Amino acid sequence: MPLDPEFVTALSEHSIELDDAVAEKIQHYVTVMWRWNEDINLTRHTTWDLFVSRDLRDCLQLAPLLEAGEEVLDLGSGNGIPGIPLAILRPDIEVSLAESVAKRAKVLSEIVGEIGVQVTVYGARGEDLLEDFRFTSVVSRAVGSIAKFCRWIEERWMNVDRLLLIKGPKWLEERGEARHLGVLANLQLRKVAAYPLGDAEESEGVILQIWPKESTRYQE
Ligand SMILES: C[S@@+](CC[C@H](N)C(=O)[O-])C[C@H]1O[C@@H](n2cnc3c(N)ncnc32)[C@H](O)[C@@H]1O
Repeated sequence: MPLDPEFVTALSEHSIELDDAVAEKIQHYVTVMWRWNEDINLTRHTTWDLFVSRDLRDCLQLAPLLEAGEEVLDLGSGNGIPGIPLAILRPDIEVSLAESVAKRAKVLSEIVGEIGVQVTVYGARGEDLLEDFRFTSVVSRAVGSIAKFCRWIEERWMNVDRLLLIKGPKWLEERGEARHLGVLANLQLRKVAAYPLGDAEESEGVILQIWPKESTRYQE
């Protein structure tokens, strides 16, 4: 499928370079996802510029943080961000999606089936899945506050090495709340990526890594 000129323009305006084969797969995902979006609410980012500047940018920041061979769960995948682009950008990792709304989970299965990416979709709450399945990284965007995630994972760290949360500028408030509630007491939190969101307020997007204090895995 040739690349849509508007997608190519958006990539170039946001200084993003992708292999043609990767760009084609991403375009396939987005066009299929937008088609479903006409029937079921999945995204408000319905232009190439919004997709590239908001969604793809986050996925491109997340992708290099993962190690080859990781088993990754995208908790609260919704429209497939970040899990589906991640699976396209990093075919050397195993990606699963958890989506608690059954209708959306079914659509996610249809999307990954149609575009032919190797991704497992669970129609379930992510924190419930973590009782039975193990993942090296749980990644997520726009699902819950830092405190909410800490509580969801509190009793399940034996099945997760780390959380990687994509956050906007409110992350500092969220960290304050999580500290206040004491849910970070046994955890380490590090900002592992920071990047301009390109908006008028010149705000910053970040990726936060959270993992148990007792684990030496991510020490510098
Ligand atoms: C605002 S959307 C975000 C979608 C996508 N991650 C993004 O960044 O565009 C949040 C999605 O997470 C789902 N969700 C919320 N809590 C969840 C949980 N505990 N486990 C799985 N899915 C959850 C919701 O049903 C919804 O589809």
